[in-house]
Amino acid sequence: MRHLISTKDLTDADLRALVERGAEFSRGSVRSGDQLAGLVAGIHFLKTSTRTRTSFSSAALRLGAQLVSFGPGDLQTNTGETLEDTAEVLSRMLDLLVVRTAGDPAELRAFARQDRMAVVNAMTADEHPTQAIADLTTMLTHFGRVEGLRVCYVGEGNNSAAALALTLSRYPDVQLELRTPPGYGLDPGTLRRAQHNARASGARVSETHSMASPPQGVDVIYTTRWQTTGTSKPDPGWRDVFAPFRVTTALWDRSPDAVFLHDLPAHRGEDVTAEVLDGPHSLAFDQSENKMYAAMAVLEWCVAKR
Ligand SMILES: NC(=O)NCCC[C@H](N)C(=O)O
Repeated sequence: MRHLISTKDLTDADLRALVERGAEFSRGSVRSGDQLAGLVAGIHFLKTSTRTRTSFSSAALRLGAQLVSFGPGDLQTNTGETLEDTAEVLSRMLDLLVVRTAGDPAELRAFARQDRMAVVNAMTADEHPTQAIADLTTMLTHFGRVEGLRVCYVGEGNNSAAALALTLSRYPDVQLELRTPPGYGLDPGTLRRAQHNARASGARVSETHSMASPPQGVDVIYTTRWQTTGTSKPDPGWRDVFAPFRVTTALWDRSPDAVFLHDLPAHRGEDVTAEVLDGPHSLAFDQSENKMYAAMAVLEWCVAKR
């Protein structure tokens, strides 16, 4: 049994194995069936979710597990029971727990203090590890490799951006260029860590706060919605700050072969134009389907005998 709380906890071999397994499920080259037969998975979400909650629920069911689902008002944590006590009790009854908390990564670590039930981070404020596994699965299935890809991430340096930077930076010759609005960049510690990873792997990670000279010759253009879960923007002029970071077809002039990725939900006309999201370059909905294949890979990995 092992937890997946942060991509930082994964070895390079673990990360590659999860992405490759996700791609195997995505291609249909491995059958889902009884990999989790006899196990019971819990799904506990304190925040809204369409893709992550459904992908893990469907993945667990497709692999033969039974499912118990808890909404934000269900557990006694609402009446003051500690997260540790809650996790200890659940661990006597469940084999896995997929959790989206209020955002603080310490809450996930509290759930993971017991060692009977595998805990999966379904998004915290700082990182969205299973999103990155789905993103890399999408790149691997489309390009046949992750190594050497040139990726431009445009938008707020949020949890999805952090997980993407922390994982892509571990693949040789990847070039990751982050274009984040001024004041809404990647957490500096996360950027330093991604650049540290990149030095070891031979990747390159850079961040700039301008779209003045658009990216050129990239393989992937990735964006995210402007309103990240659980955050607010104190600056009343924030929309003007974000406007140049909207993904439009103009970006394809300099990268005609690039594919478009989005962690979704999208807001057409805000973070991305309808022309791009619904156009021929877009893999955004394949990417959302890959969340289910990545979830299958993650659930299998969490309970694998070692
Ligand atoms: N794919 C997802 O999990 N989408 C929901 C969250 C998107 C974004 N990273 C957010 O924090 O709002």
